[in-house]
Amino acid sequence: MVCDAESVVLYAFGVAGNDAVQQATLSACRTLENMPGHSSVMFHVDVVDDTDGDNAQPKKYIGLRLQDHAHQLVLLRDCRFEDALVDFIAAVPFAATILNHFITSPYQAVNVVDSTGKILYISPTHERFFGLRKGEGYGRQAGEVIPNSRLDIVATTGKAEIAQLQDVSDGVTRIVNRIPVMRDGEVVGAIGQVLFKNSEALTQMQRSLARMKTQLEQYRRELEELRGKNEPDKRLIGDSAPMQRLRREIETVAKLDVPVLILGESGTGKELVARAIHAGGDNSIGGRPLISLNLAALPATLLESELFGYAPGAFTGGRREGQVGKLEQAEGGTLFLDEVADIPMEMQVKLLRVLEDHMVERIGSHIPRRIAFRIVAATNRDIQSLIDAGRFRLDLYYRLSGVVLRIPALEQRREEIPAFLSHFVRGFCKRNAIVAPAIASDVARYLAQLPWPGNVRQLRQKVEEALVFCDGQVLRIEDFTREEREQALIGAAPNAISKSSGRGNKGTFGPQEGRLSSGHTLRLLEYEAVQDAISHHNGNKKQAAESLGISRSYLYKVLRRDTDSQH
Ligand SMILES: Nc1ncnc2c1ncn2[C@@H]1O[C@H](COP(=O)(O)OP(=O)(O)OP(=O)(O)O)[C@@H](O)[C@H]1O
Repeated sequence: MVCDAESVVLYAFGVAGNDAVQQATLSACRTLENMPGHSSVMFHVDVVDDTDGDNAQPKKYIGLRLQDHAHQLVLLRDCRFEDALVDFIAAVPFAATILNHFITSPYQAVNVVDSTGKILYISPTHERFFGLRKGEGYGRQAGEVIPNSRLDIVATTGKAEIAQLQDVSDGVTRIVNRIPVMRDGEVVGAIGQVLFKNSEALTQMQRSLARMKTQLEQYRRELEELRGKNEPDKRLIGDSAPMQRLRREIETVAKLDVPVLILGESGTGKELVARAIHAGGDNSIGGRPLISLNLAALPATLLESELFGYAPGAFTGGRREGQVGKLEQAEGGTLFLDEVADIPMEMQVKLLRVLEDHMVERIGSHIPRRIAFRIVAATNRDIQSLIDAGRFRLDLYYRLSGVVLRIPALEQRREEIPAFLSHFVRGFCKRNAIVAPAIASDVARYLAQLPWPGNVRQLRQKVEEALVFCDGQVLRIEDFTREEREQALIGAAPNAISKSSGRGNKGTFGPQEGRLSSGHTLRLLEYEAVQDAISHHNGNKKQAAESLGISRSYLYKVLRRDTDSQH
């Protein structure tokens, strides 16, 4: 084939299509004529433009040549900023074959969506798998074409999801990667890769990990229950006006058959509220179960078997005798769904359905059973914004939120801190069979002025830690500041550290006691500035970060750093 100007249509993107470019492209095409094989070829062109004078530098373009029997279409792109791709194409004569392999490999399917989740491309392997004609899926929403697709979510959040298990069709589970595509700091789309290889090993691993997580959760709860048995007061502590109102609400809803959604920051006591609702319900059914399931961090397929259970032989790698799901375990009692906002999108429909008709069918059994249970759910996430972002179904929210109970953050009920202090001191000492120390009169005031981003949980940890190091007679402010003082000592005199070493061994700090290292002081100042800004903006962290001229993620880092250092 003769390659002349008439047979080549040149499209140049971001390239001045002048003569020099045209000539260089044509000569590249002529060279390519001699290459056997593919009808489409990628190549790179270096063009020296004479009109740029003596100092003209060659400009690099990337070219894609597509041809049929009569025409050639050459797409050119200025690729100054795409050096890795140019280098790859320049160095590897069969670069196009490699790219082609990635797209057409029978072992993996590739899908590409734009930032709105609309399909731009589905590889032939995947088209065949779904019985689609070539190009049939293009321009449609990913979820319409690919069951359980989360590519639209990844294209919205910009968060990659690697090595996830996905139900690609009935009973077929595959390993998928979903990767956002960024350009100039913006998410412009997402790529999905589905591995058409045996995913059983990974499924089994995830399954046993999930079982271990569930067991761990169960032991944690049993431990808390055992602790609770020894605690003088098992009820919710706190008598501030918002807590009194919350108690009245709990009493009312406990007797009603309505789903309850508990909202509140982490550590505010949502699980305790769920227990109180359960305990305050109809007592005629003795020993009603309270079954809890944490919905965060479990992929949809595993969550489904946790919730619904499975019949014997339903999975390779599953228990031979099958498994009773949490829904059945909760029969006659309460199912507490913790972190409910984290439930994967594809499980939301299944949960919705079971909340509507209470019919439960174990995976692989096809025999539905009606199960009576009450549902209590909780989250510390901003569920409204998840609904707005299309990540939480509105119909499921309505199903879960017959009544919404809000637990205020500890900072909004600081007056309860003295009650919490003596409650946690009593509980800790009783559990550990030690005599409770007196509490110095200024301790409660000291604790009440500290920030508590981790809420009551953080306060409890702080009190219990201080008890470990107190002298056994009196609990003092110094028992709460041990770590800061040690850090100050490390900063001031590295060789002169004399660590306190537990109950009965206090007062080992030297003359530098109370001095802070400059790094530590700076961190404290930074932390205080962040706290001030947050309270100045009524808890709005976005506005607080803007007013300080820092990013929101840095603001969280400062807050976390403090929480971490307190733990
Ligand atoms: N009002 C309260 N009275 C007594 N203890 C409380 C109260 N609120 C919280 N706690 C204690 O604080 C800790 C955290 O409580 P809980 O686990 O209920 O918080 P949560 O809101 O469910 O947290 P997360 O959102 O992180 O799961 C527990 O040890 C609990 O006993």
